[in-house]
Amino acid sequence: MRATEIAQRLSAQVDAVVRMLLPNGKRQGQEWRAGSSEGEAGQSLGVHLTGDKAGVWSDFSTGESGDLIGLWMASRKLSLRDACKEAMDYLGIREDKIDPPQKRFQRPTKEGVLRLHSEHTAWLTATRRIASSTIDAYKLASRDGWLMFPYLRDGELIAAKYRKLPKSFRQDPDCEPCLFGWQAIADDARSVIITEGELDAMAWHTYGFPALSVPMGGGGGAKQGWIASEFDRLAVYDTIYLSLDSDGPGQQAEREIAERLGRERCRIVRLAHKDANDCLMRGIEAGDMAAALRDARTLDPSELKPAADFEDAVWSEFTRVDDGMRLPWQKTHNVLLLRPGETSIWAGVNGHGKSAVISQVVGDLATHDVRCCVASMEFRTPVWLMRMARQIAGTPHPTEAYIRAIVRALKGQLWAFDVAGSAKAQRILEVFRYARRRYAIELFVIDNLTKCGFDDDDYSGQKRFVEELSDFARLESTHVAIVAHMRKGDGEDHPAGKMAVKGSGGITDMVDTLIEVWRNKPLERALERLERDGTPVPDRIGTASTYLNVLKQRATGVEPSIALWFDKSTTQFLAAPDHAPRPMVPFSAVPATNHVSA
Ligand SMILES: Nc1ncnc2c1ncn2[C@@H]1O[C@H](COP(=O)(O)OP(=O)(O)OP(=O)(O)O)[C@@H](O)[C@H]1O
Repeated sequence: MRATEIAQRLSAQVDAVVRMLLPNGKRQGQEWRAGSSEGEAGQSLGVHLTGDKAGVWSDFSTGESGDLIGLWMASRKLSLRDACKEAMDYLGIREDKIDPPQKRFQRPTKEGVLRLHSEHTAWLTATRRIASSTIDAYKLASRDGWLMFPYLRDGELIAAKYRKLPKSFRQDPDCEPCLFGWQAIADDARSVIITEGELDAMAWHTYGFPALSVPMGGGGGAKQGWIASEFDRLAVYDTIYLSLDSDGPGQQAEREIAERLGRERCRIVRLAHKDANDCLMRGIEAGDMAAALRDARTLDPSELKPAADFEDAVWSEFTRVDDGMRLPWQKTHNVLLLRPGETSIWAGVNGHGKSAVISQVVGDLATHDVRCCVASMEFRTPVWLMRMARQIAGTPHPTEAYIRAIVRALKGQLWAFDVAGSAKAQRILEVFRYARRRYAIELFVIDNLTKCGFDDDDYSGQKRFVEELSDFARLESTHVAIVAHMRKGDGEDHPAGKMAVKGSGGITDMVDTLIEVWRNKPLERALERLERDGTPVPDRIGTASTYLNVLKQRATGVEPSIALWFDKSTTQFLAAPDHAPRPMVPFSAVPATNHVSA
């Protein structure tokens, strides 16, 4: 949460806060008076207790002033981040969080790191016009003839990039993607500038405005993977100035960073030249750079766009290839897609395999680099993960080593909303929003709708929730798949159809795709009879054991019935009666001695 928001919340209980922070102060009229931010008795420091200015303070003897978070920092001698943490605990504010996957990163060694070589200093100061004090602040060094940019956080060396003059680059492998320049940012800063390169960050610093740099330049997607690591650290800043290059990749990065860190606090900086170092080398004055910060604007709301911006998009609509996530079975690829921005319902009667089908879909996508997040209130997390791992293994008796390798392979691909039983709908949405922004999740699954804190007959609540999920999918350009129950109607021997989805009819109107999962019970009974009568059961039989009946697909209108064959030993659904289950994660993920045969 931003520091200013926390300060505003504190000001609603300013009396209690000042009594705690400045215990020896005294109320005088509309102010709390103390001797200093240390809290002793006296007169020089005053905090407004009422009105619009409640919480605003100033100390006449030192010239310091600010809001209640500033006072918290000053009186407790804390950094902005730590003061915000303490104040949030005090206010009982809990942030929406899912722990980041515990990836193991390498750290650079410090071996061979030397003071900056004179050749490097000369290049930085004479060619790039970077101030010596800036070079010191960012702690640049030399190593084996390379100029070293240390990525430091709280004094620790997290990563490093190197430049051989004039223009060769390398970096230490497998380090955490993080921002460059924390060493130059003051503990009490309330805003930061983010640039597209280390030298641009240092150019801003030379102008008098300390700045950070992204680690991998412009562009979207994996290039901005640092956001996951730095999300919490950046949460407290009121304003984040984005000073990226004015080219295509720079603007793509701007959009992605602003969307994920919060469009409302990100301001886009436009400079006279391509980037800050370019400005410095071409003699742009500090006053002009300050004006560029002053004039920086938030991105227009995503809803507001000039129609002319759509020129390319309109043409590409004419030639568009339908795009979306594909299901595990090739025969579905041209007829059914899970599209970003859309919502699907997977409905069926109890026990007809809804959870099993969606689990295979997620398992397949997650092992093909699609980031998924599952809220399964049907089972505890280890249980649904175990069921999914069995499908991924595609073998009846996977070894422990193989199952462990599968779960490890899901790192960075699959997240669990870890609540069994019932979860509150609003909490699910909050966590989904967070997960979308932080981890760029592409597929969210809710299994199932009735376990989202509604009474059985609260159809309007369920409808509202589905509407909110559809809005979320559309605005965040992600897909939400919802598992829902169906009424049996007159038995379960026939598919129940669109009208049988439990809840208000509005639910199916709202979603883009509706799929009924129907298990062929009559066939199962026929097979049981054959077995009982001693008649040999044919190995492979032509009638499918499960059908995915697409009852609605808004994007194309195509509504196929997809036949699947359930393999009991692996719980995989197969596309044809003569198909064999197959592993989704290769056995090569496991050391050779642990391989099992399929
Ligand atoms: N065609 C099939 N033939 C035999 N067993 C199946 C078939 N489809 C699913 N199953 C099995 O039936 C059981 C129930 O499946 P699942 O839990 O996925 O159903 P569901 O529709 O989600 O049920 P519920 O509505 O109770 O949550 C599982 O053990 C699953 O492996």
